[in-house]
Amino acid sequence: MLSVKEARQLIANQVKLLNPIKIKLEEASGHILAADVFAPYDIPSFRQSAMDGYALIFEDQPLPLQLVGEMAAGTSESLQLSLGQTARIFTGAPVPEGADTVVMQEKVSLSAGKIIVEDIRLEKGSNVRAVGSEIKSGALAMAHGSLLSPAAIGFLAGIGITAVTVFPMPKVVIIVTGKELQKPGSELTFGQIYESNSYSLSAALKSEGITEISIVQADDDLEILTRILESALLKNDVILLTGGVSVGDYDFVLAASKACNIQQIFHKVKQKPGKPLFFGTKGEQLIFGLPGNPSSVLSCYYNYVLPAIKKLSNKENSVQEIKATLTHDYQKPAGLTHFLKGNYRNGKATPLNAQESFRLSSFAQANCLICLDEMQQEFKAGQTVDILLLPH
Ligand SMILES: Nc1nc2c(c(=O)[nH]1)N[C@H]1C(S)=C(S)[C@@H](COP(=O)(O)OP(=O)(O)OC[C@H]3O[C@@H](n4cnc5c(N)ncnc54)[C@H](O)[C@@H]3O)O[C@H]1N2
Ligand code: MOO
Repeated sequence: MLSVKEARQLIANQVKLLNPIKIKLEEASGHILAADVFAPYDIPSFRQSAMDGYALIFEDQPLPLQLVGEMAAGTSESLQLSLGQTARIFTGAPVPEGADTVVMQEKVSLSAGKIIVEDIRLEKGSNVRAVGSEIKSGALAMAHGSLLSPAAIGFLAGIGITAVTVFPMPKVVIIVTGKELQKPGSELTFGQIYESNSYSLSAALKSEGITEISIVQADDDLEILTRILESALLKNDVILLTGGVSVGDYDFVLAASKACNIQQIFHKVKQKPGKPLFFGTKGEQLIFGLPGNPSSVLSCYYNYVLPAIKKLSNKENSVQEIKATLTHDYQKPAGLTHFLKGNYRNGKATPLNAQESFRLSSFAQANCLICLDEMQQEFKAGQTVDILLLPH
């Protein structure tokens, strides 16, 4: 059976970047640029006032200056100042021809249509934004590989960009298997449980900015599952199956994968929860068979699925692996890496109660997974361990 490290590596080896696409800027938040963006214009494209005040010719003052006009933001009119003249001006407005400086209105005295400047710190060029002072036409605005954060989207909009070439987010399908699954909202009959895996997985995917998510429920039937899987493979980059990967008579994920010509990369990892994890590929498509217990699903998602999904879109893994000090003793048998739902604070990690993989109550409170080494059995309070910090 594979170690956690080996399984992670085998997955990483299979993940190729998705082909770049051009999308509207307003849909690009959270994506990584796949091509450089160059400024199409000088920005600002005209000399702009940075303050509400008066535009003037610096050499002119401290003489009283004659008020000859007004420039408001958005005006399309131009104005020419001559020596001895000033114009009322507002933030963002074009600076009149001839003027080279703007004085804040708080720093002047005004009487009988004339102003006297009372700003000892005023310099030539004060409060005037030069043409191209944000960026010059043709200059590199953002390089490929940059993350399109909200600020980046605003910056690009501000320089007149409307579309960008990015690495797309993957299209993901979640196939939940199990005859016992009932949608929350309907009454449970004997033997049924509420289906929760599609809820936790799609919430996790949505928080990564993935929007193309579909959910399908499959009965424990090889023919039905094969048909669903075949159709999912026609239109998705990532296929997440939950349940049906163990050794029971109704576990059909492996057989359906085989019937769909999915190449098995591995089945089973030395870990708890999530030991029966399946991973396969078809061309560049990634197929994860996540062990059905809700806590195993999420533990495998953060350990294996999320890093792969990030890599498809050329993004950095958002699950950080750091060191922490255990607050309590813990014991486990040797042989499997254990991922404990934990709480991390100020360098210390506390295992939570309710670690069983059918339960999610502790996962719902957890902000980390505490990784306990495969071979080690005894863990002491104060000992340093690895933890995975879960993204918010
Ligand atoms: N004889 C053995 N039995 C089991 C082994 C084993 O090694 N030998 N491994 C156990 C482990 S570990 C796990 S994990 C599970 C994984 O089994 P499956 O992936 O086949 O999952 P299922 O049997 O279909 O379901 C497991 C459990 O989770 C519930 N479930 C399934 N889907 C959902 C869903 N969408 N929402 C909420 N809950 C779900 C399901 O009802 C079961 O209780 O196998 C062990 N058995
Ligand atoms: O390893 Mo299973 O994932 O115990 O529930």
